[in-house]
Amino acid sequence: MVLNSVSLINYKNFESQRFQFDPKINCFVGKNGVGKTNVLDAIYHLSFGKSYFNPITSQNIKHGTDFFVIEGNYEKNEREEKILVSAKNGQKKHIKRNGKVYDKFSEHIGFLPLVIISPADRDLIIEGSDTRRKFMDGVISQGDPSYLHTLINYNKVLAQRNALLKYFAANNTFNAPQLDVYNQQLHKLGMPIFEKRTQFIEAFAPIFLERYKSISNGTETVGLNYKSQLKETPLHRLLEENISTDKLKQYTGFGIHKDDLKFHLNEHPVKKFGSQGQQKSYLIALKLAQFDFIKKQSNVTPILLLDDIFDKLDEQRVAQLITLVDNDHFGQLFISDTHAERTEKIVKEVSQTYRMFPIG
Ligand SMILES: Nc1ncnc2c1ncn2[C@@H]1O[C@H](COP(=O)(O)OP(=O)(O)OP(=O)(O)O)[C@@H](O)[C@H]1O
Repeated sequence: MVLNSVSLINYKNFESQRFQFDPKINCFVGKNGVGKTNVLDAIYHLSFGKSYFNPITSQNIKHGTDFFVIEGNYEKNEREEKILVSAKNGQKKHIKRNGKVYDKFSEHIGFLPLVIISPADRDLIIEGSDTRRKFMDGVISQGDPSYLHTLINYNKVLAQRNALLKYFAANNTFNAPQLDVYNQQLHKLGMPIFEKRTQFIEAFAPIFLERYKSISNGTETVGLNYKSQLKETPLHRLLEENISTDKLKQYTGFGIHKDDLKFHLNEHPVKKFGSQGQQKSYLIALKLAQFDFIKKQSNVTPILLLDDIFDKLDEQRVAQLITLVDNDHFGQLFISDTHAERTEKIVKEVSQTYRMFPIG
């Protein structure tokens, strides 16, 4: 799969801009704040229908205007694919593939596989479990559309159950059979998600460990575990057994929405005991493993975005990473960096074509 060109209208700081890409390596270079990451984010938008950095659509529209359009022209399986993402203040965002609007965004997810490595990834280590669940869900759903569908339905039922608990509390009433309808539905939707997450981690963890070993040069052992309340007890039982706590908290305290991933380094949490360097290596290994996993699942080589690449790695490590793209395993690469010379020096070493895009 190759992204041949992107056109932006009123996207973040770009009024009107067109980029014609190299099929292999593309580097956006320029001073801080000129919009290098915004170009990568536009490419992200074309795959996921949303920004990686700012989920509020209206804030992705250029200040002082009231709409944006991102157009991407791809070649996939020897076919041209035109993807258009557009948003207007006060209206629903649209994604079109070859002129046809998708009914649901979820139908587009996985069509243009993509992995981004960015300084913002550190949220995976420092933020709450929600970020890690999203990561896991993002990897699984790029190769399994039914997973995303089940997850969306689970979240709808969960919201309904929580609303019912609030209604009971507000009206000082309780109706067990009514709640049980939701318990059964959550069980039916939640158990397959739990099973898919379990299978995912079994397949993903060894790939991750391999990647960590190859980039860290370290002797530490790393671990990645899936934590779920459902490991011990099926969901319907958890829901029944904890009705009184749920009633009190007016919130569903058990289910796959409480799952987490545990990141370890020498059997201690990476967040507390990993050095800056080890944390960065951990994150890069996670993302490269994501790349490997999606490629294997979907049979399509994902696009790889490396945002502010020197944030995570020193020059030697970056060179090592870029040589990976020399390998046929990798496809098209988009890099952003503040120093044109150091980036060009590194990509020149690789026997692949490249294009530099000075921004600003
Ligand atoms: N909705 C918007 N309208 C206009 N400008 C915006 C909007 N959203 C973001 N920007 C501008 O985009 C710029 C940031 O762009 P970006 O993050 O891509 O910079 P960068 O070149 O990657 O910088 P750095 O090297 O610091 O990471 C800022 O100047 C910001 O004001």
